[in-house]
Amino acid sequence: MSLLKIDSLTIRAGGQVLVKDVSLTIEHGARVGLIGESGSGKSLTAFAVVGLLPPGLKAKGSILLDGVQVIGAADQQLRPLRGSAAAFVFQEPLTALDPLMKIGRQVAEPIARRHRREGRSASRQEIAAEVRHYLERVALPDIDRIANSYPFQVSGGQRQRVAIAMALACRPKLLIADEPTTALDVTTQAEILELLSTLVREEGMALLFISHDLPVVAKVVEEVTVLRRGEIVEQGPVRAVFSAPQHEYTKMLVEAAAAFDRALGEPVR
Ligand SMILES: Nc1ncnc2c1ncn2[C@@H]1O[C@H](COP(=O)(O)OP(=O)(O)OP(=O)(O)O)[C@@H](O)[C@H]1O
Repeated sequence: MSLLKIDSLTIRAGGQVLVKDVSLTIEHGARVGLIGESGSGKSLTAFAVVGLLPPGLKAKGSILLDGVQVIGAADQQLRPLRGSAAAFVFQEPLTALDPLMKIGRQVAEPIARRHRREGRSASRQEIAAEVRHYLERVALPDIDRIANSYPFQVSGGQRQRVAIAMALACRPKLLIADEPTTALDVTTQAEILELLSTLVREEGMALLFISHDLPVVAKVVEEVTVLRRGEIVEQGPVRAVFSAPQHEYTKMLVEAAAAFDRALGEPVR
């Protein structure tokens, strides 16, 4: 059984259709990209996967996440899926982090939640050891200082590493990364991409990587779905889509990325 199977997902706000007839499958351990310009419906599709659409929006179709039908399910039924079946990393790490809580305590929360979910009670020491493990896993330096810091006391790249550590601590089967590098400078962006790519492979998680940035997506995924104005315009293996785009919109994205690469290769005037 696929880890995630979205069939004919349509999302409406009143009479307005925001996402139309989207179908997408993610197998266990697969890395899939969802790309498209701003407002194309990427984030709404991702939120629908865990039943967290903003109030007033209605989803139709079918979303099977780890064998559970998400559409129409009660929140109570979906809560156990959040974190264990799918966990999120967002563009702006401060979204995930509480500004008033030290980082160590924040990472401890999903760990303690997971233990409760699994019906085990973990001691403080066990949890503290796990906090260290996950902070090490995301290659943070000086773990004691970072665990004892508030989010504003560490860099943007380090905050994103903390947010990734919190997602990992849930041990999700699917990691949904929504523009995880967009808010970062280019060097940090490359480091976070490398980290995500390594972690997903090593932990055996599946990845849904959302971005408007084609070259970024190409670095981390195997399959890609291209959305435009809420509809799929192209879908397939990342190499095939990028080397021979079929749809005008995808051709334009590929050409824009190629032009950017060429510009980078030219001397700065
Ligand atoms: N709560 C809401 N009510 C009405 N319309 C909404 C709501 N949330 C999002 N939309 C609209 O739905 C469309 C898709 O939004 P979505 O956030 O999924 O786009 P996106 O592709 O993720 O864009 P971005 O890259 O800018 O995050 C947009 O036109 C957006 O304005």
